[in-house]
Amino acid sequence: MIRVQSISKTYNKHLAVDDLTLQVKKGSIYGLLGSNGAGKTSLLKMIAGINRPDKGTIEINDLPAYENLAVKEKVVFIPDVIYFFPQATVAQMASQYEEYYPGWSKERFEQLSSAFNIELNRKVHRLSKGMKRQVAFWLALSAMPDVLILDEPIDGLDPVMRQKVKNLLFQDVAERGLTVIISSHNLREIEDLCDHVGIMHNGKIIIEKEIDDIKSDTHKIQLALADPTHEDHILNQLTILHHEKRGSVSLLIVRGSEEQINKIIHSSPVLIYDLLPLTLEEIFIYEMEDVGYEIEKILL
Ligand SMILES: Nc1ncnc2c1ncn2[C@@H]1O[C@H](COP(=O)(O)OP(=O)(O)OP(=O)(O)O)[C@@H](O)[C@H]1O
Repeated sequence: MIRVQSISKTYNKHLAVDDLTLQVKKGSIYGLLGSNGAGKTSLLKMIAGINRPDKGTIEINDLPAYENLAVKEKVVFIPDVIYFFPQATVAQMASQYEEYYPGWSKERFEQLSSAFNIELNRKVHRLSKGMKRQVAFWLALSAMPDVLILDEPIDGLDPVMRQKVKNLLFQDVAERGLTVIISSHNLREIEDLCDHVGIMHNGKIIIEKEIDDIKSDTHKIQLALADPTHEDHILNQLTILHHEKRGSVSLLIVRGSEEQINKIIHSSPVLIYDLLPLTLEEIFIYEMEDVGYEIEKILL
């Protein structure tokens, strides 16, 4: 369990993280999105115990995160710019990890070699950017951490490797209760990976959602009533995030359960009524509009 309580961080009078509170449950995957400079890396470095917040508290498994060896042994952070020891081979980096992480599993490391397929005697600094990321995942997963903190980790991987890494993460989450917090610029990329998503802007989380909830709670509707004069009465009963008119058909984004919405709509005869699924991106666009932000200015 990651528990972040009212933390702030200022660099040279610039407020990078602003009174932010966040919880990530054990065995879940939290996706952190936001524009350049939103404060994602600053937040992740504090959760990883590398930087100390100016105020507020961060606990991992009920222990304070900052410079705490008992926590660090259980947490792996893959930063956006990955550091490996100069001249070290993959095997030598693995030995370093083995020394540092008590949970290191040689068996897991060997088993994952078929997934990553990089020779152990290759010098890591000579590998391509994507291959370095693969090595970082290989080492991280073999360290068997309780918490994995990933700063834009997937972006440099090719599509096949992305899928492999996602599957490996799912496996560890399901089998060992691994907790993952992952930052990205790409809503679509993390849509199928995370069970919670938060969008950061100017040091704050401006909107946070549990994916299963939002998918069952927000719907796209196409509607044309047999008697258009009933429309206002019907629409007034719905919680509408967005409304567009295309000829006689209304396109609506509506919040509420499918059952509730069906009941309201069917109180008047319909000519056209379709309830369509929304992508996570669409949901955020309308939800952020609702709280006064334009997602295009922040994410797309
Ligand atoms: N060590 C530092 N010294 C001074 N300012 C910093 C430092 N680290 C971060 N900042 C500032 O804090 C703000 C947040 O930066 P941060 O790297 O956390 O954003 P980010 O959301 O990760 O951005 P990106 O998506 O571009 O990686 C920025 O204005 C940045 O310039």
